[in-house]
Formats: sequence, structure tokens, C-alpha cells
Amino acid sequence: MTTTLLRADTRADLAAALTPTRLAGRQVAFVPTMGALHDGHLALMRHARELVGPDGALVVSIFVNPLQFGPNEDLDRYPRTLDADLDACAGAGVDVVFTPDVAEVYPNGVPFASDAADVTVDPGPLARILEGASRPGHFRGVLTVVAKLFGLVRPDVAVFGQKDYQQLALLRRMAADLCLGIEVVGAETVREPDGLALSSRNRFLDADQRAEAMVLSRALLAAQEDATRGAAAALGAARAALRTTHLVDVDYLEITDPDLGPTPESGAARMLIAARVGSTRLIDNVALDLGAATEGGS
Ligand SMILES: Nc1ncnc2c1ncn2[C@@H]1O[C@H](COP(=O)(O)OP(=O)(O)OP(=O)(O)O)[C@@H](O)[C@H]1O
Ligand SMILES: CC(C)(CO)[C@@H](O)C(=O)[O-]
Ligand code: BAL
Repeated sequence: MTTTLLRADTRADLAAALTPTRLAGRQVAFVPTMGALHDGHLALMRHARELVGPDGALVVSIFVNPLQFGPNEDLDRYPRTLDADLDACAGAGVDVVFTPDVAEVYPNGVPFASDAADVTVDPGPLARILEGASRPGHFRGVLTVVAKLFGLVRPDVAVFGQKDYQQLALLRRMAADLCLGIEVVGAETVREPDGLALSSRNRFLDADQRAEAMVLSRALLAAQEDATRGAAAALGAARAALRTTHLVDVDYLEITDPDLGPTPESGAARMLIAARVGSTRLIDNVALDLGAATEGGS
């Protein structure tokens, strides 16, 4: 593949940029993003490159998708840093960056209403818990735009971050249930030295909020440490950590099984948290290895 970054703003430009790759039968790896790129995104790009090797094509999309934002959410203030993002993509060895505008992705208008004329993806019951309960319609928006991007890029493999754990689970389900023939791969969460998961929204935190935001990952770590005593003990440890600050307003803190089903008695599990720090909503999650509950373990 080329070593120069090709930028495509339109579907036609994207198709043209990918034609040599398709003709040569090269593998295509895809990393969808909403831009404001940080080291977490760069880690996804490295992972994607490893999956297809130097002869494969690495495609990144940068698109802030209106359909996944609720009416009172932060669509308007979502960070947009396109020039820096293009430099980051070039530095990361991306071959093609797709930067469509809203009309290019939704030529008939954004299908906000559930009875809009355009077909959208119904994400099913997994989208009604956790993030989906807090952000109704969010996963319909995510799955719809990713399905469209998959159709335009036609990758062999797509890489997403575990930081958005429920999103990753739903995208895996979409690829499997709709028989898309695309491998969906999850990559580890990249963190700041104090544990805070990197997120484009971290830039909205002021100094005090930034200092306190690390309590999310500290709570998850405390839960990991107490998980050998069972789920109740893990939840208790996380809640105790969260009580050390008044700047963090928890939306949910839950333990599920690794597929987001009910809390297991023991063994592999996931703890997921969403919280507001000021007006900024952050999410995070970790794996837990639950021991059987002991008496007085809660
Ligand atoms: N800290 C991180 N480590 C690894 N992957 C990440 C991290 N943060 C985001 N990603 C992944 O990057 C991809 C694009 O995410 P997105 O552009 O929404 O970034 P973001 O930082 O999650 O932004 P925000 O949380 O503010 O929406 C997603 O697959 C997401 O899971
Ligand atoms: C997957 C995604 C790019 C779809 O807009 C977005 O939800 C994100 O950045 O995680
Ligand atoms: N990373 C998820 C994008 C969103 O919050 O809408």
C-alpha cells in the first residue's frame, strides 16, 4: 500500500482511494473514530496495522455522527481537531482517512425519528441496558453509522476500543447477526499514568475535575482487588472509592458477565461505570475475576 496518507471526503473519493487495494486483493483494516484523536486511537491503529501487516491497507474514518447523540447531549461541543487528526493519521501510517460530512453519510437527512424513511439498525435488547438506558437511541445511531461505514469501506477486520465495552459487544453482535463477514476486534483501554482512561472528552475537565476523575479507574481497580471475595465485595470496594469525592456523580456502576448478562456467581465478569464529572460524562470498565462470595463479603 502507499506510504502517503490519502484523504477522502466523499464516497466516490473513498472508492477511488481503495480501488488499487481491492484490485491487488490486499486485506483492509478499519478504525472508525469521531476524531479528536489521542493515544487510545493510535493504539487501535497500531493494532489494526499488525492485523493486516505492511502490505494491507489501514483505513481510518473521522465522523462525528449526529444520529448517536440525544437531543440534550454534547454534539455541538464535541471536539473537532481535524488538522491535528490528519497529522496523527499520517504519523501512524494510515493509508486512507475518510472524512465525510453529514450529508455525505446521510444524503436523505439524519434519520433521527424511529419512523424516518431511511433504514436504520435495531440494536436489540442489549442496547437497552447501561449506556443504552442512559442514552436512548444511542446504539441505534452507532450501529447504523458503523453499518454504513462498513458498507463503504468493506474491511476484512475492524478494530474498536474496549473502553466502549457495550459498543464493542453490540458491534460484534451486529457483524455476527447480520452475517457481515467482518471480524470485529477489541483493543485494550489506554490510560493516563494515574489510571484515567483516555477520552476525547477529558479535555473538558478543569484541573480539579481532572484530578478527581481518576476516582473512576481507582474504583474499578479497588473492585478488581476485592473481587476474590465475590461480586458484593467488589461493588462495595468500588463504591467506597467513589465516596471519597463529591465531584463525581455516578450514573451507573454494575457488574455483568463478560457478555453483559446478569452478574455471575463467580469467574469472569465485567464492571462498568458511567459518571458525570461536572458536565462531562465519562465511562470506563475492567475485567473482574470473581471468587465465590464469602460470608460478610459485602
Ligand atoms: N482510551 C482508549 N483506549 C483504547 N481505545 C479507545 C480509548 N478511547 C476511545 N477508544 C476507542 O476509539 C474509538 C473511537 O472512539 P471515539 O472517537 O468516540 O473516542 P473517545 O475518546 O471514546 O471519545 P469520547 O469518549 O469522548 O466519545 C472507539 O472504538 C473507542 O472505543
Ligand atoms: C464507533 C463510532 C466511531 C461510531 O460513530 C463511535 O461510537 C466511537 O467513536 O466510538
Ligand atoms: N465513544 C462513544 C461515542 C459517544 O460517546 O457518542
